[in-house]
Amino acid sequence: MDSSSSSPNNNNNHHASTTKTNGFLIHPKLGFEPARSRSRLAMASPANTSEPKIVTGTAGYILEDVPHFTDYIPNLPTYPNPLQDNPAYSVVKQYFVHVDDSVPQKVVVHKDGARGVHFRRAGPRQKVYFEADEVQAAIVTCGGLCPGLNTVIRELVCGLHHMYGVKKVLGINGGYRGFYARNTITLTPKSVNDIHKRGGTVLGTSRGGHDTKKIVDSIQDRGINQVYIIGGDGTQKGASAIFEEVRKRGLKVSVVGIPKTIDNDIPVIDKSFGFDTAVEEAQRAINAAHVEAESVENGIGVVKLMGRNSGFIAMYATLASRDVDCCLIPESPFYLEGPGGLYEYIEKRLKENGHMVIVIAEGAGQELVSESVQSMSKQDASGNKLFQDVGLWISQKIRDHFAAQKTLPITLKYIDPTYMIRAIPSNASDNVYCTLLAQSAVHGAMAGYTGYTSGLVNGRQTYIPFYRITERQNHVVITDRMWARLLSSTNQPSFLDAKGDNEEKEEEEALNQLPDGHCAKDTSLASKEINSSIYPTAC
Ligand SMILES: Nc1ncnc2c1ncn2[C@@H]1O[C@H](COP(=O)(O)OP(=O)(O)OP(=O)(O)O)[C@@H](O)[C@H]1O
Ligand SMILES: O=P(O)(O)OC[C@H]1O[C@](O)(CO)[C@@H](O)[C@@H]1O
Ligand SMILES: [Mg+2]
Repeated sequence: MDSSSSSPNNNNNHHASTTKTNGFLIHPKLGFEPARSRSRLAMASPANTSEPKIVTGTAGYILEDVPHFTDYIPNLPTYPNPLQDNPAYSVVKQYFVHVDDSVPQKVVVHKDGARGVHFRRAGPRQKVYFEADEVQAAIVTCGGLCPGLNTVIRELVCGLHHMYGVKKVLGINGGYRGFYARNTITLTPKSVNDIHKRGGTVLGTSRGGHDTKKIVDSIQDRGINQVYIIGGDGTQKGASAIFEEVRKRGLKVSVVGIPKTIDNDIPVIDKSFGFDTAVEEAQRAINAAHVEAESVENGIGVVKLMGRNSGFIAMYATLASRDVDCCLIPESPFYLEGPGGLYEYIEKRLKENGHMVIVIAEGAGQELVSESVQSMSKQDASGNKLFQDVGLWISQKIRDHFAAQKTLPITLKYIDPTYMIRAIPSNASDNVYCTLLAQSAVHGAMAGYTGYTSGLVNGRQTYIPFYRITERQNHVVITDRMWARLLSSTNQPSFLDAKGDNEEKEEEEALNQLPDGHCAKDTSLASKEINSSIYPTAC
């Protein structure tokens, strides 16, 4: 046993340069400690509350760091990372992540611009805070399904087992409420061996049922000391609440989030796992709609895709397909009647081309639907607003409009593949992505980090503090170049000049523009937009 260090940053292989370390300053406004003095401060004040850990450096460098056990538990022993004796890894040069490694949120910079926000780089550390026998890990999946859930579960189990010799891994059955209301499932490399070939989650999932105290009681009762929580924006809020309670109770329990959302609405990260698979699967529905539409006179194919508040699947599926004539998303309000409206555009496309395909995200045009259909304003068990079926609604409106007009008889086919695109297994690239996410999550927990979401930022695995993940949702920015690319690919109207409120919207967007053209509301999207290797449709 090596108990020589209680600092997460102690790394005998890679000494941080003194100048650089000294370059760290206490944040002038917030007064957070530099990373190196973290354990000392924690010992002096073990009950300090969980506040953002922000480290500043020269040239406008900011590290938004993640919590560590040593922030609130003094004198913890550390152990050499078993990976150093693992034949597979010991040949890798500089396998352990350098203590000062961080990943910039913004990769496009100006000569004199500030270096900006960074996140801690994920990966194995030389010292770990758990012995293999001591670990009792738990994995839970919450919220809607998403391709790749089983791959993440598999790789967490295998990563813990093969890299760190951890044998005790529990699956929590049926989402958050499973902690206190359901049985657990023992997970071994053997039992999870084939699960990545199946859609869904072998653990089951649910909405609602988050009771922080009961969950943390159950964590304590079961002796769980690493919790891996896979889920979307709601789930990450729940994970953050669990972390705060764990910290309040002074428990040595790593609380780790793994972002999952088919809607791609989680901010900061490049994209969520399963998103590429979903976009690919959506092509099948779009192709079918196109074949149906072009086979008849004035054929219209309507495809509804998922996307509650964010239209990413619809946007990328449209850009990938090139058969789509109109893409409607929640972020871009549209209207039906009059000049520049949808009916006028449909008529024009049918006269030019004889057929057309419309892709609509489930959250698009909800204000129009509620105007004509009595709104139910119901919520699901997690408090998410339940939407009317906009695909059915718009199909009927288009049919009614052209039937009343009598001049252009149309044939419309409506395809709703929404659940089909999220219930399938992940494709090859998502499988690799899930593997890296899971392994990064495990390395962080073993190294004593906690209260973080493991995520890809500009192509690098990072640890992101929960508050950055939960503070807002990621949306398509319609004043961004990606939406312009879509408009130029479909030739659809922008719907921007009809109602007075669009001018207001444009003004608001302009106010949110940072000097370098990134949107203050959505800097992650700006970084996505420039990271064209991740988004194959960028051109
Ligand atoms: N603010 C919150 N605080 C604590 N728990 C929450 C919060 N919001 C949601 N949860 C819990 O997180 C779980 C999942 O939330 P939700 O159903 O919104 O799905 P999600 O994680 O956002 O995934 P997706 O939207 O991709 O399906 C639920 O069990 C819910 O009770
Ligand atoms: O029917 P469920 O399971 O609530 O899921 C539907 C919702 O899940 C999501 O796919 C997010 O996971 C949304 O796009 C959609 O509104
Ligand atoms: Mg959600």
